[in-house]
Amino acid sequence: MFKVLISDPISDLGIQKLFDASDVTVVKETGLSEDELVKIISDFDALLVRSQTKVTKRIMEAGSKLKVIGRAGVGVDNIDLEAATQRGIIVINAPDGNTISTCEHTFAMMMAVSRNIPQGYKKTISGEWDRKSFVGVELNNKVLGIIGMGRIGTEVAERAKAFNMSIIGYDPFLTEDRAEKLGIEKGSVDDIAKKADFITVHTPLTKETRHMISTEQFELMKKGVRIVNCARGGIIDEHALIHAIDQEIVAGAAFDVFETEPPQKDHPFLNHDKIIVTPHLGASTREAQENVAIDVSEEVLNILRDKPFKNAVNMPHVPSNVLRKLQPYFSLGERLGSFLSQITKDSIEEIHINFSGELADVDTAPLSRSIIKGVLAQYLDSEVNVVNSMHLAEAKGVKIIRQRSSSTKGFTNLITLTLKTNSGERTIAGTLLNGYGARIVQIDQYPVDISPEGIFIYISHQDKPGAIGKIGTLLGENEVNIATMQVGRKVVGGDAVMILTVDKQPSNTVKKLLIDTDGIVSVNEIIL
Ligand SMILES: NC(=O)c1ccc[n+]([C@@H]2O[C@H](COP(=O)([O-])OP(=O)(O)OC[C@H]3O[C@@H](n4cnc5c(N)ncnc54)[C@H](O)[C@@H]3O)[C@@H](O)[C@H]2O)c1
Ligand SMILES: O=C(O)[C@H](O)COP(=O)(O)O
Repeated sequence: MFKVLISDPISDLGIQKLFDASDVTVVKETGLSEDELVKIISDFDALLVRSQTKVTKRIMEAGSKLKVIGRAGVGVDNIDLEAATQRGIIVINAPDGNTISTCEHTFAMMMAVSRNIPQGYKKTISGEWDRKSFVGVELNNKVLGIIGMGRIGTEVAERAKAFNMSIIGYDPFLTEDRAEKLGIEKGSVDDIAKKADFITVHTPLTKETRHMISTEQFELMKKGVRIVNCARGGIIDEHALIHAIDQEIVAGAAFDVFETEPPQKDHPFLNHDKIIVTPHLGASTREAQENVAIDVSEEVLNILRDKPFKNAVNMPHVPSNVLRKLQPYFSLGERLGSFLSQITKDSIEEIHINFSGELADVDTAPLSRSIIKGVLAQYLDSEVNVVNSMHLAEAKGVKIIRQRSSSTKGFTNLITLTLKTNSGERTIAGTLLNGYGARIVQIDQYPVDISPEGIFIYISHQDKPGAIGKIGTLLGENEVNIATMQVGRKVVGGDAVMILTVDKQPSNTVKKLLIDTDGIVSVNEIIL
């Protein structure tokens, strides 16, 4: 008999399958502290949560029988995924069930902020009949900027068209082709900042998206813009938003999520007359809660019964003989993917992986997943892992081509990764050198020899006398110490690249100085 613990409020109707299962006992205990969970978790084979229960390493260590953690919702930021993976606990989520609810909440917030509904309600019930203070704006004929064109962002775009809004979307995976099919314009964050009357964000919170809307972006915005965040607190810089309202750039904001939840009583958004708030209600509809609970219950039953399942956000499963051969390559593969994705600026349309040498006769599917995880991680962060990376790439319309070849360019093994975009392609190759470990040996057409670890500055420049000196001096003057430097060029005086390993991240000011240096074409920072 399997025991399942439900530690957050999850729809009873949705989990009926679990109650009905003859091989399962369900225990519902919500609002438990970490200590309380640690005490009881050893009895359970499965744990079902929403976002309130923080599933820590300590809880997992105490859960000696724990086989699966089910998240009835999308975000798994409340679950220590690394600890789960290390302990072989499968973590699954229910990514589709609350899309519509959150999209509709976004609209509710957008309309409420455009028509001052909460403010008007508050005053009316206080006995005042004030028809002057709450003049709003229409959505009709306005420009809506959507940052994050995944499940929710796409549904928001569909509905915005019915309001006669024109839409600019930004997502690293949004191709011209898809934008055209959706009837929207593809733009950058800056384009959105400059043109939009309403801006809504629908990305996960990652190191890339944290504060992606901050002072710099607010300064580009049209006066009177309205901002909506029903995704994750922290994507929009809360302090910068208050400042932008004070400067009369932002006319109103609607937030369902906060950098810290629940927000402190003195949080500047609470009781601000231009900001309306809800307590993380995006997914809180009867339908969404039933959907996510059904999805997660079915998956938990499959896992407990050793049946196939989908939506795992962790847990690589590789036969041990294959694992032994591939183990040394996983980290190299992921780092190659991450490096190349960080220097590839356009939407990725195709991922091409070639294995050669001693890798040509092994089942490299698990290794491909690691490489693709590396490629996607900067966009999807903890949502992508070696179990779901291939599926996520394909779901985003990215074509994956895997090949084997005998040509090793003199190495005993070689992984060559190419990312194709609508504007061209970028290539990286890496190998494991006996006695020296992992090495990047090629970037685009340039042969290099780089250990894939640390902070890099990748500079494309014109091959001119003094170029290297100028960069060295600039970094030195700004206390960025260069640990290693590689240079490559096609022809004398032509295009050239410089790859520096540095001891600390260059500040934005230093990066700007580099970009403004004569002869520099582009500057990318890469962190591995
Ligand atoms: N308020 C709520 O109750 C609630 C409910 C459901 C989901 N959410 C949150 O909403 C967010 C979106 O959910 P979803 O189901 O649409 O996820 P999704 O994975 O389908 O979409 C997220 C999109 O963001 C894109 N993205 C990642 N990094 C980006 C970047 N730097 N710039 C622009 N786009 C980037 C991804 O490519 C992806 O297409 C998640 O954070 C989720 O946790 C909140
Ligand atoms: O990531 C999610 O699915 C949403 O933020 C909903 O979270 P909740 O289940 O705690 O409402």
